[in-house]
Amino acid sequence: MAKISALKGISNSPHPHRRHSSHGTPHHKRPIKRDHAWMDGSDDDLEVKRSKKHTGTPKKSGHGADHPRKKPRLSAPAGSSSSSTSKDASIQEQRKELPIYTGKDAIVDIIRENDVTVLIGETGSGKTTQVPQYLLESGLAGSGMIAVTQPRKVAATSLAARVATEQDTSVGGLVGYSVRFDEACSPETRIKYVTDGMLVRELLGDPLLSRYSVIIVDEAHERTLRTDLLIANLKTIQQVRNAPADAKGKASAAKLSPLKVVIMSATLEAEKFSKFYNNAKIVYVKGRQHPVTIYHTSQSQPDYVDAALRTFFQIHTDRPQGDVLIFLPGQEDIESLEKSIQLYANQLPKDVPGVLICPMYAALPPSQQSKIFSPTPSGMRKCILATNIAETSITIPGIKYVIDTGKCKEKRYVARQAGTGFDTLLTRDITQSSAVQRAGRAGREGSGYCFRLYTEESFRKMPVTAEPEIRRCTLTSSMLQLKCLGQNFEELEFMDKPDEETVVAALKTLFLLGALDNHRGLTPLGRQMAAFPLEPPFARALVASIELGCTAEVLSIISVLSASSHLFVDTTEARDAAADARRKFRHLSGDHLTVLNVVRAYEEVAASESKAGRRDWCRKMFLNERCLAEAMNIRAQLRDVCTRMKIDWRASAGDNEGPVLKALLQGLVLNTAFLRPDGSYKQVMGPSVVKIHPSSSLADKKMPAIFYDELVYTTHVYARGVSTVPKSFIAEIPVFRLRTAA
Ligand SMILES: Nc1ncnc2c1ncn2[C@@H]1O[C@H](COP(=O)(O)OP(=O)(O)OP(=O)(O)O)[C@@H](O)[C@H]1O
Repeated sequence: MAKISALKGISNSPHPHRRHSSHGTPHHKRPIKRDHAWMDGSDDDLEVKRSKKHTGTPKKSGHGADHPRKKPRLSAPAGSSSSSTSKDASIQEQRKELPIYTGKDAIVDIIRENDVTVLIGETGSGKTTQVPQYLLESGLAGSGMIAVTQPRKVAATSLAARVATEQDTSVGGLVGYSVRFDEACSPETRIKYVTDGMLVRELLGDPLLSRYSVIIVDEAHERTLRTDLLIANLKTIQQVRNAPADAKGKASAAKLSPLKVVIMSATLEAEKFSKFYNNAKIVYVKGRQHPVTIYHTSQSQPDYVDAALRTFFQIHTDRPQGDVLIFLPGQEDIESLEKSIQLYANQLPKDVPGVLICPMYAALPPSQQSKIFSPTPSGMRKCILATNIAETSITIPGIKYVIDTGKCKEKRYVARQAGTGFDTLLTRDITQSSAVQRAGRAGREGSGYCFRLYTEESFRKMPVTAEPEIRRCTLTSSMLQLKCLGQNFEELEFMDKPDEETVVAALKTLFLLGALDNHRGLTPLGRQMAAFPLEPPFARALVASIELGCTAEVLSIISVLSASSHLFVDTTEARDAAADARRKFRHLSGDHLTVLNVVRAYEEVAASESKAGRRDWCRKMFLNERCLAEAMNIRAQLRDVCTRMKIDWRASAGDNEGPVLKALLQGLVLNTAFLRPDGSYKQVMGPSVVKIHPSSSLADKKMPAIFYDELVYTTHVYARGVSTVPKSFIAEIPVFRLRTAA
């Protein structure tokens, strides 16, 4: 049993203001004891137990355990082009050292002989980067493209950068990527890393995916909703494209080549996938390149943020060079830990290396996310604080140590009543698959270590894989996409069937938004909505804005609402100052037009100020610049879609707020509530009694009618992002008239 030595000065007591899982409660910062004394921490040890070597046979390739880092840092940030030195034979040598290399010919042969292949290989064996290149180099893809799907954007972009380097080309040439709101592809592109959602979207324009000869579904164990949609569709596409010549019909007329499908993962229920694809061939790739030693704590660590803090400094003070990757459930914990680490790092003695902290979560703009890939300055140790977006597929150069809190956030559908349920993010324990993937991030360039902040017994008790998203999330958006493909959710063959209740809820929502008629058929409005990469309510609002002549305003508002973090910074330390700043933007009608005021002010500042000036302004105004930057990016993409659809995105209602509120209301019609005599609000389309969230500018107001962006579920059901409208606006909406008539 190994025991990590005491970490001086870091208390073992739970964080003074430990945050509880909040599902959207206002951000709560943890005050840091600034006068915290350095003291002997011998009683504060986090004892970790060396449990087992990671499975697999470490290859004695000279990159083993205690060798100093030998390899050059290779990965280029997403979107950058490879350098000419990449022709460097060392990269080709590294490719040959990967465990998968010895099986190269056999893998190509198996894929050639089978329509569907399920390929299982340990993390780091080389599946994601090598298999597409083998297929391309062998000529198996013919003149078609090879798509490799990823559940997350950052994996798709960074893999494209790596494989482009290996192919000695620029990203967007032979090797490209396509993710929501960003693409680097050209007519030369033959290998395309793509998020599963983008490939589902491609189905809308090309239902047989005719440009592709191979589709590789990577990290299939995650069972995202999009991956499941794809898996179901690939089966039907193969029935057309791979049918015998005389039965091919339409596809044969178009002379489409057969489609090869490869399902890949390190941790997959291989038999289940194989069975779904009529007993598809399963191939196992043995071995990993570098060993990862895994430790578990001897006791559970309820305060996982504090445990992560202590473990990090134990590594930092006691262990040799190598960067650290810490997995946390969400942005809130990341920001809290970032502050704590910074505080203690500032107090380190001079002879201890400095700490460079890099946060990594979905809401960060891509430019900030790609910072994790840049080389660590000499004399420093990089500490990456990440959510599970860094869990699969990516290689972060320099990472030798992983700290796994064992927690993640999971989207889950909270069913209240058909048509009024909503997805909420809950913090929960991870699965064994996730734990294996997280540990795998440590053994990419050399041997590594993974410190699990949970016991070995907890690991054994974890479910092997997560419940598929199709069984736990809202289906509205996917159902709309399927309708555009002429498919019915209810009739499609899925690996796991969705709950009937969730299907009914999605049908009802789409009907109330006007996307479906009362025979469940797609309406022209529904088709128009599906063209926008937006949640259906926001797509509906955007379509409404075209008629109401306020597309410019609605685009600005929904771009902020589609960003992955909140616009306003909540701070307990300077609550009054934050409230004062917010008051400057306040619009009487509530939060939506307040958001618009912020965007307009930000645009003015952006036009005259430098990047630093902009940041400064955001800080003074207690605004989240990351949210605004992401929103501007989203808005630019949406404007492009409008231009392609010949929609005038400049159309503005000027100072007339009525049309803007009416357009938003069309999209958020299910999210409306009327004031009751007792001061509470009752949903118009559902049974819930809701309160206005304290973060809203209408929090202390009593308005006859409101609409809101979402419900959050804490001690009460809170409506967040609230505006008030005259009751007559609601009564004017056709679906509401229909309902009252009924
Ligand atoms: N961006 C990169 N920079 C440096 N090395 C890389 C990069 N991407 C991949 N590699 C090297 O290639 C190896 C194989 O990576 P690859 O993603 O193909 O493995 P994998 O089997 O798909 O693993 P996983 O299941 O974790 O995605 C890594 O372990 C690493 O050594």
